[in-house]
Amino acid sequence: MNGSSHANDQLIVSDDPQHPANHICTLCRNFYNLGWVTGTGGGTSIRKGPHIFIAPSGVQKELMQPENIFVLDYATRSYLRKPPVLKPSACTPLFMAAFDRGAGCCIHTHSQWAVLVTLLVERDAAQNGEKLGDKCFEIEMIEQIKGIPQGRGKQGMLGYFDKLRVPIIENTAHEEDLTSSLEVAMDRYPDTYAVLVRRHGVYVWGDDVQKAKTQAER
Ligand SMILES: CSCCC(=O)C(=O)COP(=O)(O)O
Ligand SMILES: [Zn+2]
Repeated sequence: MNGSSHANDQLIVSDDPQHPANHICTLCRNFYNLGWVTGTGGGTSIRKGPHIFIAPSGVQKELMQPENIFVLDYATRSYLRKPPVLKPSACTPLFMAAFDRGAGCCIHTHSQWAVLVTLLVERDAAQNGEKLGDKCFEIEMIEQIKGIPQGRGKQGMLGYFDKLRVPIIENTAHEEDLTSSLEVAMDRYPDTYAVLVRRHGVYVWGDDVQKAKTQAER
């Protein structure tokens, strides 16, 4: 994807691979190779100080270049940098919900594992005659749990015998319409760092990029 030069390019030009504009492109390339952001689905957003860096909508996320990245001023919610032609990710209001709750990075994937989990929970609920309403994916006694923090503002990680609960929300026709149910789930489960979207994927966030990435990989 080629970008043209325009205002506020200094916000996205850096030799530092950890700069959010570079980092989002690298992460999305890696997520593509994991099968997490196939087609044009999924995306990643990073907060750095007063700025939110956001991938464009409807593009092959593995092909993005730093010049394709949008920059939003967190305080005013106005765009400081808008690449021409492109639109910001439809996930933007969902990413903002994570930033409003202290996240430094939010990752949305269409991981087939995440989708499968939501289908299994749906099937189990149907078999048991239970309503789907407030269903979570629950798991315990699995090593990977030890890499998930206890919760925001809490010290330490979950232990092997702890139960990890990941809320599941229902999918909507348009990504941005997920915002209110994502916010309800985030507030009902304040310790969670992820919300599954039934028949769609997952949102995972963390205090910083490294934590969001490793928590998404669990
Ligand atoms: C075929 S992808 C539909 C939208 C979606 O689920 C998604 O994650 C991608 O949104 P974006 O606007 O970032 O392309
Ligand atoms: Zn999606």
